[in-house]
Amino acid sequence: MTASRVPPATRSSGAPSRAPGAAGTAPVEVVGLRRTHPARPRPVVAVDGVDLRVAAGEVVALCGPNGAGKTSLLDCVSGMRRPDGGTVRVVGVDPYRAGPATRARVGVVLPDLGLPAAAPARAVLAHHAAMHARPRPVAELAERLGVDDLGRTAVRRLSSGQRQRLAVACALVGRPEVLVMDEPTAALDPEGRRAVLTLVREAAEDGCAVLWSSHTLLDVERAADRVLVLARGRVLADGPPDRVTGEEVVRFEAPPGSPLDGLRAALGAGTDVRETSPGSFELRGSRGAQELVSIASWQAGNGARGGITLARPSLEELVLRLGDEQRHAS
Ligand SMILES: Nc1ncnc2c1ncn2[C@@H]1O[C@H](COP(=O)(O)OP(=O)(O)OP(=O)(O)O)[C@@H](O)[C@H]1O
Repeated sequence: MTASRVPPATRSSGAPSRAPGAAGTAPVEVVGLRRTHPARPRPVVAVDGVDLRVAAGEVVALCGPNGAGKTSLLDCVSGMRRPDGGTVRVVGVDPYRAGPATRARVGVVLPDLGLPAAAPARAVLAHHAAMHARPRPVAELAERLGVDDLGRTAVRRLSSGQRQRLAVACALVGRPEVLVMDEPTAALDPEGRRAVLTLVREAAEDGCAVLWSSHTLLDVERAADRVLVLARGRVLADGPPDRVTGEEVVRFEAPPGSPLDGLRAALGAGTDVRETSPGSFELRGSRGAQELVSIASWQAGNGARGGITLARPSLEELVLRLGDEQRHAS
């Protein structure tokens, strides 16, 4: 994966440093979380036993196909919904029962954004700032998110991307210890996405624990320290963006239908080699030089001239595959 990361973070002025990954209880601790929607004809298990921990200073992205359970999970972590099972602790407190003092320590961006439609944008941001003891300078944040010249415009007159920028500004203005965001960049142009991701990385540098969902996998590869891939309410993969997709794949060409017995014998028992489409072959798992030589001589023996490529599946390929499996399982 070659995506470049967003620029290195700069520490916000005046904020006390919270050491990334400090030992002890993490700002976000989720154990065995279960959330069922009482839908008809039968209830839907949207989150099915998820364990999750986000350390101070860590940016964790949630990915997965539509209906995987990301929003249901984030609703529980943000305190909007009560889980049916398991425990959620955010800054050590059950977020569903948290009082205003705890809620002020958590920045939240949810899909409906919850912004007052008639209020001017600047007033909304100033109101959020006034709820915090040590807010970030409103003008600087508004300028960085490109909402500074929209100050007198009512929220309902903002475009969806402008509203999303404003919602992110409101979530960040109180220097949160935890940031929970459901698809915060979905409506943003490339400049807006970059601004949000840079601010998110800065917040993490300052010790904020970030949990965020996205379908924009390029953003995830750029900004996340860790990715959780969900499907059917379960975590199916968890790791750094460039490792989470699992094993390396060797792809090579040969005439369609070339017999694989000889190659399987050369590669050893249990080797997962197959023809994925006519003339295209795939071998899963990390390979040593000797195995690549075996493939090359098998190709030569079958009159093939194509090369051999080594690749790790992309995050996009993984999410596509899981979406496919999720549809077939339902
Ligand atoms: N209010 C609800 N009532 C009934 N079922 C629901 C409700 N909300 C979500 N679900 C179901 O729960 C499952 C998980 O939905 P959820 O919105 O959490 O997924 P998601 O990963 O956020 O999807 P998307 O990527 O489309 O936003 C889906 O099967 C969905 O149909």
